[in-house]
Amino acid sequence: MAPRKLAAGNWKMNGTLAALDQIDQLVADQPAPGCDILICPPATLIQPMAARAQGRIAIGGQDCHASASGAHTGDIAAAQLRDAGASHVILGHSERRTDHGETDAEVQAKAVAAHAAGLIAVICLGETEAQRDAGQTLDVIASQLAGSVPEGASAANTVIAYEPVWAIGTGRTPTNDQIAEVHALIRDRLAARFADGADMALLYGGSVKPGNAAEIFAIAHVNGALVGGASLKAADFGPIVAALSAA
Ligand SMILES: O=C(CO)COP(=O)(O)O
Repeated sequence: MAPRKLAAGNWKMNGTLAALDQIDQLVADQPAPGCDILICPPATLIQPMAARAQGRIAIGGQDCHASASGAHTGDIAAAQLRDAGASHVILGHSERRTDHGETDAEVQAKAVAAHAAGLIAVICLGETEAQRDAGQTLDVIASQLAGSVPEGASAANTVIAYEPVWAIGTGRTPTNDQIAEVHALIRDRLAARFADGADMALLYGGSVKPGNAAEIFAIAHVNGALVGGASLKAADFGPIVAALSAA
């Protein structure tokens, strides 16, 4: 079984109810996409977005707590995301690792909770610019991968997203060779550790736009993208979905 192709959008802390029109537009523009589509809106929009998407687009959260319930003001449990209509959850995004000090161990615990609730975990990895400049990229990615992905991971419940921190929201992207090198490492490590590691979907994220999507999707072991800014408007995300469908 080859990895499933996935075009994923991370809306981050953007969007109110008015933005749901973009979902109607995306569904209308992509009546029969050749890949899976996922949008991860702010938690407030999960339920209404799931209602609008009518199963044509998967909906995900952007984080969950490692505990199933309890006294954790402001946090959200994986089962609550699922209850609201989510099928996926992004975990370990670099903005959470930076803003909230999330460690690999915490990301792994959240992934265990996500799996227990029946969610697909989209686990993010990525080096900083200083780490790349210091020649540490492959070590950093291997270590984050080993520490953040739980033993129970499989192609059915886990997606890995490689997002170089310096490429997020900057308009800068790695060279094709740099993306290929990191994705090959991730694929090797997953295949060595998990029975179906060769089938897990690997996404690239960081300044993916309509203009560079096709080129990125042609790189070996790139099975899709995790898109930030260009996922907010159907007019931008639609062409990225189309490029992945054609890849
Ligand atoms: O962080 C990202 C997706 O999770 C990427 O964001 P941009 O596509 O805006 O660079």
